[in-house]
Amino acid sequence: FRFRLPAITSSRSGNKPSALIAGFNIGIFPQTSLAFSATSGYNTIFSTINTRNAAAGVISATFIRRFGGVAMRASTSTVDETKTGKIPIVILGGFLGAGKTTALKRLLENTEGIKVGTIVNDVASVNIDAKLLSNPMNVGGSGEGGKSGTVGKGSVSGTVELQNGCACCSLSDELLTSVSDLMEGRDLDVIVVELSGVADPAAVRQNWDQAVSDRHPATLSADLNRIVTIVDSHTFGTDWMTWDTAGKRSWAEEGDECAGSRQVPELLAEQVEAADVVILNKIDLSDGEQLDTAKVVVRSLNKNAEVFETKFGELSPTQIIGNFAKSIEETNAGHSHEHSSYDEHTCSDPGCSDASHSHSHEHSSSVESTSHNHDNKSCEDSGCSDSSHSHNHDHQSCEDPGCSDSSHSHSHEHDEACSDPGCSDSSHSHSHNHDEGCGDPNCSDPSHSHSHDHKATTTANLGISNFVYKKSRPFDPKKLQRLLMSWPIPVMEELKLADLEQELAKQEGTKEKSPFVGVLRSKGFAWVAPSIMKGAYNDLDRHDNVLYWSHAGKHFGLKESGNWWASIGKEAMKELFEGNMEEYDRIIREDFVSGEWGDRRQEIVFIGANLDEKSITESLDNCICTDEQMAEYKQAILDAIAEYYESK
Ligand SMILES: Nc1nc2c(ncn2[C@@H]2O[C@H](COP(=O)(O)OP(=O)(O)OP(=O)(O)O)[C@@H](O)[C@H]2O)c(=O)[nH]1
Repeated sequence: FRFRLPAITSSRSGNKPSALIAGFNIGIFPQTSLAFSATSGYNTIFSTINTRNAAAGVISATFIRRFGGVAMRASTSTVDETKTGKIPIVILGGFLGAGKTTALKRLLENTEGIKVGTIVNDVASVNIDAKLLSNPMNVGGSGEGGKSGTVGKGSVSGTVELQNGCACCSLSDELLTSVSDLMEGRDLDVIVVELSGVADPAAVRQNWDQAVSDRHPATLSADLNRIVTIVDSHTFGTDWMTWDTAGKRSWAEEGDECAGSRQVPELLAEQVEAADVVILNKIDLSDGEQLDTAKVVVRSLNKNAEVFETKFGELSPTQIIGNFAKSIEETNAGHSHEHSSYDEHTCSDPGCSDASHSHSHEHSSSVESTSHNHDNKSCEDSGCSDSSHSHNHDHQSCEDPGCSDSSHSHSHEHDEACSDPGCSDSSHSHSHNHDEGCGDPNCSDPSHSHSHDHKATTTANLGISNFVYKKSRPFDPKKLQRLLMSWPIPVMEELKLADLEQELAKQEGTKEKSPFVGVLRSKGFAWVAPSIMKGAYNDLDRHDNVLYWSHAGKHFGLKESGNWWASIGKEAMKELFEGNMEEYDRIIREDFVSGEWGDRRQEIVFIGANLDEKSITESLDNCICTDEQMAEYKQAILDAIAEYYESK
């Protein structure tokens, strides 16, 4: 690490009087309908949706841009994920070349008769992936067995090619139409949408949720159930440290600003953060350190996702599409419990006595399941002696003195380390002091290994953690800029946790030590005060703008991302949230942090190694506006309101 100028990208629009007026309502200016009509002339509007896998689980809303300004409405965050009888849709995302098509091809070759409809999106004008997948010599081709006749009897049951290369951000209308087309006259078990490598799966989910609340016909018979992100574990560390934008790597068409402007580390982070399942692929190419780094960072970005390790996408269908596909249930109709016949070893009923299938539980390549099974996958049959799966107990260490199962620890030498898996207190160590990896099924601490294949690496000492910085006052732009300019940017070409650990140790106690040195990722919503309060060149429109703070690797971005809800006021919000008042209530309860300024706030998650929460918080607090600055800010708003009315 060296101190270098960070790559700060920021963007802001010019002064927009309509937006300016729309913002003057919270405790300062009593108006309701004015805000609404004024805002409808403004071209950036937003809605909210829960980010289910936000690293810290606390970022409550994501603001998404919508253009047009008139059809302003709130999206639902209450999509019922438990619906049955609908065709499940699985989104398959991941960076360029991570192995999406390879994994999809394997799925299409399934021997279980699972009928997979595929939708393929590529950014290039020639959709290579679609050609690969629909080539009968590659996979089964359309229909039973395909032309080659040697591959899976289920195989591809229809491929729809998305034409719009720039659909990388949202895939909205085209995806919906494609889903409808694909279902037309076909009896599918599952639809898999392979995104382009530069797509953000969370945006696809948000658009789908919007379509659900609009009751789009496609959403009445299909359900977006699962986001699977494939990560190239071999290149993850170098991609995390690259300066590249995605456009530099992809075949993005000229003028495809969407793909071109995405920063690779940020895209990687977003793809992992959005996932229900992360597949660490290409483990044949990764050395132990690369795989460990990818694992630790993935886990720190997304503590809820299932994580599998594999090569060439060698996974069972259930690992990719889940257990919900119709044919899987049908295949197992003879059993009273749900499991895939594809997987030789997936019966999870400890009491099942059906000799026709194996009872070794599904966990071949799962990072979690080899060591600490989530989702009730661990065997709970106390009499079971099958050593191929974990018998982890419920859970700290196993207390059965006779137990010889090495998949869980029997001697946690914790010394003073805290053994509470749910504990988020970063002031003390949570690292499990053992070489065999943590055997706690509930443990979400990525600072130690959960795999038993190899000795724990130095990562055990890194103490990856996260915390949320919250404040209900704006940053002073000049002070914030100074802080960002002093933010140390790693000069390493590849993220290696051992190097990071060394650097942290080296800096410990020195004057140069920056509290930000171990930060791997930070993201959230920022409120920055106007810097010019008076005159023709004022930037008072900042009063309304949400700034999305996103840092990953060497990149830092602070970008306008819609407006604060407070800029339109609660009455207008209620209209937008009609039919979804639960979400309205949540926003008011959680995000409206001050009576005077509404939801304007700082809410930024920091994720990293050996985070010094106190020092980071102090550094950020030093950038917050003082009482005098707040008085000036408030007066400037009041003056602008008065001026507006005088001009009427
Ligand atoms: N060594 C190795 N190569 C792999 C593995 N998985 C995929 N590949 C190769 O990596 C290259 C890219 O794989 P794809 O499946 O096309 O990757 P993709 O994510 O679909 O790529 P884009 O569609 O371009 O984003 C191909 O040459 C694959 O054969 C793996 O686990 N190990």
